[in-house]
Amino acid sequence: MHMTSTQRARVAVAGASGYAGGEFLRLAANHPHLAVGALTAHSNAGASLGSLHPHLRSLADRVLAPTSVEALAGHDVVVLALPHGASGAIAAQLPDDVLVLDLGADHRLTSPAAWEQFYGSPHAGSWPYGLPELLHASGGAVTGRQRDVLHGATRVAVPGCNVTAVTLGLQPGVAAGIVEARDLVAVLANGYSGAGKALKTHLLASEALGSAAPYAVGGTHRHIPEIRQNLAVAGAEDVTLSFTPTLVPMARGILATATARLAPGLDPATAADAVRDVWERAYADEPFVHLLPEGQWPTTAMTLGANTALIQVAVDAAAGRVVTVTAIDNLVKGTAGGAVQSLNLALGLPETAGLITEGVAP
Ligand SMILES: NC(=O)C1=CN([C@@H]2O[C@H](COP(=O)(O)OP(=O)(O)OC[C@H]3O[C@@H](n4cnc5c(N)ncnc54)[C@H](OP(=O)(O)O)[C@@H]3O)[C@@H](O)[C@H]2O)C=CC1
Ligand SMILES: CC(=O)N[C@@H](CCC(=O)OP(=O)(O)O)C(=O)O
Repeated sequence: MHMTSTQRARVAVAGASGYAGGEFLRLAANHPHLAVGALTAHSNAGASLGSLHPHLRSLADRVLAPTSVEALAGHDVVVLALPHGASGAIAAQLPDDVLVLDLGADHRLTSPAAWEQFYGSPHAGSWPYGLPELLHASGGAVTGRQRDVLHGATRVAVPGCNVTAVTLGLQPGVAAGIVEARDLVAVLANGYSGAGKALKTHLLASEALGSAAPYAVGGTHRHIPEIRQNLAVAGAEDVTLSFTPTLVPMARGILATATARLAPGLDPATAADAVRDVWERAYADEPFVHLLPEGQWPTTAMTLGANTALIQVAVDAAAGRVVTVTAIDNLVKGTAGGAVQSLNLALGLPETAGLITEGVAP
């Protein structure tokens, strides 16, 4: 489907009762070219949207249907905001000309072996990857960006939220060949909404409030193969990444600190300007990814509610490493906002339609 400026695409959302589905609906309700159609859920089927997401006022009276191919039929766009493993079977039954965006992981990885290793189930296949800013590079030169692949796409695999933050932070240096992709370290502070709405025993408020807690430590997190895949597209021949997320007592947001060893031949004592120039050039024309002015460091609060990634970069000369810090709202640029951005590209709309760049402060 290619949209004219007065048309509205009808969008169905499966998993509307969850955090990701709810956030997509917040954006869709204010999107000039979308009309919200069927909404579905699993254990909450039969409930009104307003009983689950009271903040979504204009859709409060909508009733959630059980998730089925029949309920999702007859729409221009279908958004799948379902747990891992639940979207493959449904997506396979949707018509080829319907735009389907999968907010879960099922269609992100191109390698069946990597999928099976980290998810432990059969691979559903891979779709065009929904990170428009992903750099395509080889031999130290940028050859394109992922948005070129997304124009007119009818299937989009929306990236993981941690993946978005780490990829955006590191990829300029990888694409330019000025850092060693074989020596990457990322440590993240993560808001609790990233884990979804379903009750999990490690998320008891009494234990979460006032405490920071690492999880998926020791190279086990499912986002590691996805980051490796992205950095390979950005020109890395071999990626070694140590990745450690940490839950911190906030509802939303990711602050990803990712570091990389400077490539041999670059003098850490004098590399700062050249490094900054690489990050500046990578994002100079991006509407949603911004390198902050020198000396200003991103915080998660600056990105809340916005489809923005804020980045800063510095050289730790003594350690010989480039240090990047990236802040995003996990539910916006990390999920639903990124999905809308890809949806806009797929439908031939302005990439920025229905999205804001301003965060909420204080
Ligand atoms: N939260 C985040 O920041 C991000 C989430 N994602 C991905 O988005 C997807 C949704 O995540 P999120 O919204 O956080 O999770 P939630 O737990 O908040 O929501 C899950 C949704 O899926 C439905 N559901 C649960 N089990 C099944 C099932 N067996 N079959 C069909 N539907 C089911 C739920 O319905 P009901 O409530 O009625 O049971 C609910 O609507 C996941 O794949 C997640 O990894 C991606 C990036 C970031
Ligand atoms: C805090 C928290 O648990 N966050 C989730 C990120 C959710 C996400 O990005 O979803 P996908 O699993 O679909 O990629 C995690 O780290 O697994």
